Amino acid sequence: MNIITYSPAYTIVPTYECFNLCTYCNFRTDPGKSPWLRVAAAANILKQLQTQNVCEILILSGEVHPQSSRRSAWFQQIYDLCKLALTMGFLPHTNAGPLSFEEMQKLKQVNVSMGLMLEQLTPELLKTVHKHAPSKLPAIRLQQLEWAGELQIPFTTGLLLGIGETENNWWETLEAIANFHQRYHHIQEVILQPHSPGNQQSFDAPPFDPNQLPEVICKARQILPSDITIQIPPNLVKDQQLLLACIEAGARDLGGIGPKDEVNPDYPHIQEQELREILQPAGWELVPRLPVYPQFDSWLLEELQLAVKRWRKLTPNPSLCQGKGSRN
Ligand SMILES: O=c1nc2n(C[C@H](O)[C@H](O)[C@H](O)CO)c3cc(O)ccc3cc-2c(=O)[nH]1
Ligand SMILES: C[C@H]1O[C@@H](n2cnc3c(N)ncnc32)[C@H](O)[C@@H]1O
Ligand code: MET
Ligand code: SF4
Repeated sequence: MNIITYSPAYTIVPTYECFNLCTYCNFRTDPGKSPWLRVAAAANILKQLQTQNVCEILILSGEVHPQSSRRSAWFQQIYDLCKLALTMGFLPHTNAGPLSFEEMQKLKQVNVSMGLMLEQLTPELLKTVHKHAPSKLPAIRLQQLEWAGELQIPFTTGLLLGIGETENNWWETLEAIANFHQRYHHIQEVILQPHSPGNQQSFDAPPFDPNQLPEVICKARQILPSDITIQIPPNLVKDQQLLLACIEAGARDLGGIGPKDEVNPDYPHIQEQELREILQPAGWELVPRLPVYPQFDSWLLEELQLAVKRWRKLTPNPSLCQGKGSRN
């Protein structure tokens, strides 16, 4: 049977506050306007998850300005939450926006993988959706890909589709990812994320036309090296036939699935059983995976390798354990 993977995940949000104002965002609040998640409160949440088949803790955060006096407390908070999740038996994956080299180096010690979307590399968007979002400077995002490679951090990146870019911009952004991967071999997956309007955003544009997705996936499959998996979010690709068309086109992973999509709260995740029922008649088996792909296990620090080994024993799946079969 052909395999489609997903990661049983729960999202922890250190803070919704963000100094950027991406106009498509439905996540952020203004700086100082929402309390940070306390480690004790996170411990209570995680305790309840210990019996619920959750492996990945996705740490997804709004950002404090790199030059702000609150930056180090913000960073420490994220580090502490990762450490807590790890200690409680989960595998953390952090996406907290651009980090300094030293911050990345520290988070490598408490994450099995990390991520940052490139969105789109075209500078044109700095005049529109990213006009007040300094973190979305293409050069800053590319630098993160390079540092993740230098530090041997298994990395997730991707494109946000339908925010005012051109088709050529898609191929340019995908080619940039392919180039970094050829240098460092560190990209585990690329998310092709259709812009999906929510009720908080100010960007007044239609959703990305889902019928275009299979074509983008197909071309992405040609541009990206074959050891990078293409991920699509099933809650943003509503139509069942379209989801299958995306898979036929080359998508092989459905990302982190949990009780709430914090980025797109207006689009509830389709739960595992329902996904299984869509996929199985078409010949696809839905299989859970860890937030780190097997070919990267040896890059992890010893403590993390041990945690990963425990999970691989718990979910024995020969095709995934050997690092093959999850992406063909
Ligand atoms: O539920 C979501 N998970 C998101 N994830 C989670 C992701 O699916 C998993 O954490 C990875 O596949 C690792 O297992 C992201 C991870 C990244 O590194 C970068 C961007 C995203 C975006 C989302 C998202 O919009 N919604
Ligand atoms: C965490 C990631 O979520 C994506 N993201 C942010 N806002 C939206 C939206 N309205 N629709 C789809 N994806 C979004 C961005 O690509 C960001 O980097
Ligand atoms: C909702 S976005 C969360 C991650 C980070 N702020 C980014 O945009 O990259
Ligand atoms: S998308 Fe990320 S960087 Fe942009 S405003 Fe939202 S939380 Fe901040």
